[in-house]
Amino acid sequence: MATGSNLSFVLNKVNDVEFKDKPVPKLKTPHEVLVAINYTGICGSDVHYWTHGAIGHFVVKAPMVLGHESAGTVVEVGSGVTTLKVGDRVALEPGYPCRRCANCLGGHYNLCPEMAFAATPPYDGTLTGYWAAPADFCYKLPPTVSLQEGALIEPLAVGVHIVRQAQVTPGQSVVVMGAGPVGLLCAAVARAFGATKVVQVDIVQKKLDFSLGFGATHAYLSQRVSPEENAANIIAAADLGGGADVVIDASGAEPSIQASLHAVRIGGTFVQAGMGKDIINFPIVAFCVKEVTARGSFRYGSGDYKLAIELVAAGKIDVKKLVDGVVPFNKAEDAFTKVKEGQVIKILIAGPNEKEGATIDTKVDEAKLKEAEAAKAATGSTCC
Ligand SMILES: NC(=O)c1ccc[n+]([C@@H]2O[C@H](COP(=O)([O-])OP(=O)(O)OC[C@H]3O[C@@H](n4cnc5c(N)ncnc54)[C@H](O)[C@@H]3O)[C@@H](O)[C@H]2O)c1
Ligand SMILES: OC[C@H](O)C(O)[C@@H](O)CO
Repeated sequence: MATGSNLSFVLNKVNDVEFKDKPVPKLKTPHEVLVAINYTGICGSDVHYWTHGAIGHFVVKAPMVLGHESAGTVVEVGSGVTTLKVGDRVALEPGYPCRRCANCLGGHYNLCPEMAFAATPPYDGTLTGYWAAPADFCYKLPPTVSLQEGALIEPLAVGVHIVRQAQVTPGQSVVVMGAGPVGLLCAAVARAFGATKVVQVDIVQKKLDFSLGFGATHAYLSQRVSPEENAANIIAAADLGGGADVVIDASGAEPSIQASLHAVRIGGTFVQAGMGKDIINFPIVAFCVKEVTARGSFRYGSGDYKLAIELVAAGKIDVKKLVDGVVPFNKAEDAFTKVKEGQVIKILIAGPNEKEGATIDTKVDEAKLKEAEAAKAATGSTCC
C-alpha cells in the first residue's frame, strides 16, 4: 500500500514547473501493480517539453507530470497478478499500447497508434510518488541490478531496439552518429552484439573522450567540411575499407545523416534513430546506387526491455558510468537545468519518498544476490 506522498513534478507550460501533491493512483484492472518510484532519469524529450512545450504534433495543452525513465518498488498488486509481489524492484516500461490493433497483434506494439506514453501529452509521467501500471510492463530487476541501474533500462532499451533494427552481427563495423545517451548506449549495445569496430562521431570532443571508455573502439570529431569528406575521414580513422557495415544516426542532425549515407558500405544498413528536423536534404543517389537497407527505429518493443536488463545483469554494459549524480526530488528543476545546459550525461532524481538527499543506492538485497549467484552458477542464466 502507498504510505508516502504522491508529490509530482508538473510542467504547467513552457518554462513553468511546480511540485504538486496529487492523489495516489488506483489500480484500474486486476492486472495492474502500484509502484513507489525510487529513481527517474531525465530524457532530452522531458527537457524539450519543458523548454518548448511541444515535440512535433505532441503539444502540452494541460499541466503534465514529466519523466518516463524510472525504476521503483512494488507496493500493491492487483488480484490477477501472478508475476510480481510487494517488495519486488522493477524497471518501468512507460508506454502502454492498446494490445488489439494490427501493430500490437503483429508483434510491433511500439508502433501502436493508441500508445499511452508517459510524459507525452496528454499522459502524465513518472516523476511522482506512485505509479500504477500493467504488471507485464514492470520488469523485475535481478538482485545484481540496482534501482539506479533500473532507471537506465529505458534509454538502454531504446539502444537495444536500434541495434536490433540494424541487425548487427559479430565482426561487423558500426558507425554511431551522436554521443548523447542514446548514441553512447547504441555503441555499447553494438559492442555487446559482437561488432568489432564501433566508431562514435560527435561535434563535442569531451563526449567522444567518454565514449572510448564506454562502448566505442574509435572516435571521430566531426569537422565543418562536406558530408563526403567527414565520411571519408570516419572510414580512414577506423580503417573501414569500403565503408561501415552499419551506420546509425543518433543525432538527428542533417549533416550527420548526410555523412551516414556516404560512410555506409555498398549493401550496408542505415538506421535513423535521431529525431531532429522533420524535413532534410538526403543523399538519395548514394542511398540508391549502394542499395543501402534503411530502417527507422522508434522506442522499444517485444523483448527489448528483457534484453536490456540481461545486458546489465551480465555485466556487458555498465550503465552506471553514465550517471553524473543523483538529486533529491525537491531539486528536480536544478537537475533539468543541468541536462539542458549539457553539464551531465545522465542525472537521476530520487523519488519523493526516498530519503532526503539520497545519493547512494543501497537497495541491493544481499541475500537475494547470493541466491541469484548460486542460480546463475547452476544454470548459466543471468535473469531473474
Ligand atoms: N527513435 C527513438 O525512439 C528515440 C528515443 C529517444 C531519443 N531519440 C532521439 O535520438 C537522438 C539522440 O538522443 P539523445 O538523448 O542522445 O540526445 P542528445 O542531444 O544528448 O545527443 C545528440 C548528440 O548528437 C551530437 N551531434 C549534433 N550534431 C552532430 C553532427 N553534425 N554530427 C555528429 N553528432 C552531432 C550532439 O553533440 C549530441 O551529443 C535525439 O534526436 C532524440 O530525439 C529517439
Ligand atoms: O525513450 C523514448 C523517447 O524518449 C520517447 O519516445 C519520447 O520522445 C517521449 O515521447
